[in-house]
Amino acid sequence: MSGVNIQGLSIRFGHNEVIKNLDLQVHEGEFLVLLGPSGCGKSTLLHSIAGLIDVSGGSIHIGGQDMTDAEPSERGIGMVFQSYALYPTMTVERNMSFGPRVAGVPKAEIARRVNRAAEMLQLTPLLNRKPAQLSGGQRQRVAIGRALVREAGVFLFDEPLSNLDAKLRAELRRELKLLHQTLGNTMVYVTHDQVEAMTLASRIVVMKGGVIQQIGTPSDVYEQPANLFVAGFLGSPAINLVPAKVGADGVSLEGVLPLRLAAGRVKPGQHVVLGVRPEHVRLQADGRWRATVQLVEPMGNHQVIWMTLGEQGFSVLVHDGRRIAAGDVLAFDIDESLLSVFDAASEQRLS
Ligand SMILES: Nc1ncnc2c1ncn2[C@@H]1O[C@H](COP(=O)(O)OP(=O)(O)OP(=O)(O)O)[C@@H](O)[C@H]1O
Repeated sequence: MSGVNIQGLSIRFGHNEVIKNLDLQVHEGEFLVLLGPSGCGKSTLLHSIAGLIDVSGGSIHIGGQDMTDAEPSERGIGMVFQSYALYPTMTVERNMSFGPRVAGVPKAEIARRVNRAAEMLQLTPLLNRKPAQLSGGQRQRVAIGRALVREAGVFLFDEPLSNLDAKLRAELRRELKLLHQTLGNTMVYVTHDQVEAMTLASRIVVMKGGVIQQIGTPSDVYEQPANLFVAGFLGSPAINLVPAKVGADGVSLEGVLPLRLAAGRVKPGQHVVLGVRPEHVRLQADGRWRATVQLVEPMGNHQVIWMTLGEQGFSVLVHDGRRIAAGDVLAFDIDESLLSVFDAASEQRLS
């Protein structure tokens, strides 16, 4: 098994610098998820680890060895792509054993690896089928199996579930997590799906414009977002972002949510943005604020209440079945200790 150490990585396509002086340490055995919006450079970063694109600067070490300029086949990695690209004329067994056969691995060893991977991925009864005789989920399992039989130290996944329907996605997501628990290999996984990131990751790397915004456990990035971008990217419904100004005393806030912060957190006159997660808002009769309900979205086991607070939209997650309707005026309160406070100018979190 091995970790990956990336130092000062830069990748350019023409004049477009897609990865900018990036440092990243993937720990041995962790499930690291690269998360970010379309075009932020996640796949480019993953492909550079795989050796599928040349880097413009910096270094990539895998398992302690400098692999910056090594061929993909020399890097000790297995890769699973979004489109599974199986060989249509080969059986599942032949598809899975293709890589080791080409590499000249002895037959008995190939059989051992294929049977082990098939067992883990519930593919044993399907080994003699052709890809056309499989469902989308089964095909993606074969693609994962094909990577597993390489018995690589590091597995790289590029949005492997995004072609599947929602139910299959959730099912395969759990299988991948179990697989990681069983194998304990280093895994690097690209997605723009925050649910996949939150549920699978040991640590999440949030990226924007080729730059890492934050690295942390799922609860770190959700509860302590480093900046406004990370705060807004994670969470559904999204975090409420409410502007406010710090009063002359340095603790009281002026705006639609007047409240007091712990001393020393902000400066008099500073413009800030408050981040309030919808699940941290409490509806209670003696709440300090009032807002009018605009829309109610029932979600089965909870409801999302959309309110207007001054000019500002504001969402609240309610876990009980109380009846709420558009036009109701609700009183609510917020626990200040659960607030995130950002500087409005730099957009960075204020500790
Ligand atoms: N081979 C290439 N030649 C030129 N530009 C490229 C190439 N590959 C990627 N890019 C550009 O690099 C940027 C990052 O692309 P990348 O595919 O890494 O983003 P991503 O975060 O994985 O997005 P997505 O989720 O849409 O796949 C994009 O602006 C893209 O257009």
